[in-house]
Amino acid sequence: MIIQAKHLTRDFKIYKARSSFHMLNQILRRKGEIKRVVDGVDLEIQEGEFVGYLGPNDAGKSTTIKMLSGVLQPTLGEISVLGLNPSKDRKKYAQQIGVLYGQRTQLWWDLPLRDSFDLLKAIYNIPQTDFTKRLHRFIELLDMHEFINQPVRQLSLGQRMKGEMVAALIHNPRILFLDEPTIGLDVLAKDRIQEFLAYINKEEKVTVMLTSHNMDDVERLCKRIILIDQGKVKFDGAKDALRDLVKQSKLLILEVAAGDMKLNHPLPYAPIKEEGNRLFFEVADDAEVSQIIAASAQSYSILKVDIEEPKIDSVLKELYLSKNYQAAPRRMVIEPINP
Ligand SMILES: Nc1ncnc2c1ncn2[C@@H]1O[C@H](COP(=O)(O)OP(=O)(O)OP(=O)(O)O)[C@@H](O)[C@H]1O
Repeated sequence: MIIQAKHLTRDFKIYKARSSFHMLNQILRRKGEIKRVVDGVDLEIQEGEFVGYLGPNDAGKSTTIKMLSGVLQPTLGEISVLGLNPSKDRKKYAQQIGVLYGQRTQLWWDLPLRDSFDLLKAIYNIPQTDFTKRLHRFIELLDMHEFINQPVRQLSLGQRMKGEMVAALIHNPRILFLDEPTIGLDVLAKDRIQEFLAYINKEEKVTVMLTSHNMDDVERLCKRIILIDQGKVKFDGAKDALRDLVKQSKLLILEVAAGDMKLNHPLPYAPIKEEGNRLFFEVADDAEVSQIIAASAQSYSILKVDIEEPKIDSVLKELYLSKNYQAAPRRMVIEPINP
């Protein structure tokens, strides 16, 4: 087990006064209310996993990541990451983890991007040959040649995020914590960064824990989802098991021989649409899939069968709105990422 947290809990004092004068008064008199933002979270993450830590706004995701990365101390509970206590063994811990907060920078604003990496080399004490090899590989993978010598303040958001990614990984950490790494990026930059993350997880075996509202990231990268709401874990399991929590239809797509479409055979099941020689059906379960395929095969030569699962964002939308997590398993057997 590479990451373990038991009953992880964090309280904040919040001040709810209507005017700044009253707020100051509350602060001086220490009269804020206690809000439990993370409430008894248990986590067990194995080496090599790529875990999506998801939940609506205000669920407590960033606060959890901050506790796991050693920035915040828990109010209650225990954390062991790589056998270390993040808030106690800070120096040793920092060598082993990488952190990326999409809304903050860890680069030196006025220096050329390359200089930030040189500074990190000195901070982490990275041997020159490892550093050079690693930096070259990252520059290639993220296509950073054009802007590596530009001051960070002049970089576009997409360029800077690539720089942040390298800064988080240059010291070869075993774990990477990501908080909204693709926020505000265009489709190309997002794609490049997702590809890069898949690479470092698969090839370098870096364990990744990601929070993101960008469901593209989740669909593409995460096999396991941990879902929290109001500070509590509501689901922990495979992404496909999360889809099963809501009764949303799948889409069955049958591609049939082009000539057959012209015959316009009556079907016992009505497709929801037809596109060229493709027929689209909404299906509730596997039994219905078999029935429709069998019935269609009577009239058409079926060339190809595709099934589209419900999209994770529509699954999450339904769960966040209904708050109906009762059927959700808390923990499941997790498949290894790279069997
Ligand atoms: N330093 C702090 N002091 C007081 N309250 C805080 C502090 N940090 C976070 N909070 C509160 O904790 C709650 C959870 O915040 P957190 O950033 O963990 O949520 P989140 O799930 O990451 O949300 P989002 O998806 O909107 O980023 C919020 O109500 C926030 O105001």
